[in-house]
Amino acid sequence: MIQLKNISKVFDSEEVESHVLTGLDLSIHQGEYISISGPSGSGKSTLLSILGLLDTPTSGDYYIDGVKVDSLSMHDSAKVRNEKIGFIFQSFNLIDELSVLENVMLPLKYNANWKDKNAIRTQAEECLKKVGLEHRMNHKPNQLSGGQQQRVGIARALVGSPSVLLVDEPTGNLDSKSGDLVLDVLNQLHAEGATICLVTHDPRYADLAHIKYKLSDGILETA
Ligand SMILES: Nc1ncnc2c1ncn2[C@@H]1O[C@H](COP(=O)(O)OP(=O)(O)OP(=O)(O)O)[C@@H](O)[C@H]1O
Repeated sequence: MIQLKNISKVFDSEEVESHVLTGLDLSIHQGEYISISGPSGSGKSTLLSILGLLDTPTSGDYYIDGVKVDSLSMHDSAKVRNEKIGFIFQSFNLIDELSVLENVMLPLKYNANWKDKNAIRTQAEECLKKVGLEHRMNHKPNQLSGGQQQRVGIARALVGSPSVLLVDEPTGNLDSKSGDLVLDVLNQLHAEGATICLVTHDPRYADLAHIKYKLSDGILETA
């Protein structure tokens, strides 16, 4: 379970102080599918960076599975990030020199809970099956369509069995048909028990989530 309590974020530069998030509370329970939408500049990426432990809040508390994670050292936050959080980005961020299978195996090579190479391989193969790409495992990412690359990104996010999938505009680089397919995969994963936090501009996709929030001027409201 993910819990943000009274989170604020202020960016302080020499000339201006920007209050981007103000007193934000958010709980994501296991198995929930939530969406966060909002206009450009409303703080969606900032919120996602805090949720993903890529940035720290100026004040407030953040708990993952009951553990306070808002003020961990870089080393500890990297460990929590690797074990508890799966990221799916707009730009797929795959490594072109590695095969599809190797891309999906990669996060487990840095995960202390996974030491056995065969087990890592089997887990990565399972995740590629879940996204319907078992027949493309030995391809390189640039031999796949955009939609297929995004599904590899989803398999890579799933491989460590994270507590939550943080999904940032997953269809931004895709045509609508491939985008719809990617969203179908997310729906399927949710049906199988995944916890999903989707950030999107697209109201059509935001509506697919079961709990919908709107972020406006740093304030989160139920949509
Ligand atoms: N490192 C930073 N320093 C100063 N201000 C920042 C920084 N990062 C973000 N901001 C400001 O915070 C506000 C929210 O930005 P953020 O990127 O979170 O919005 P967003 O909702 O994700 O926008 P978009 O949909 O366009 O990506 C903006 O006004 C932005 O200028």
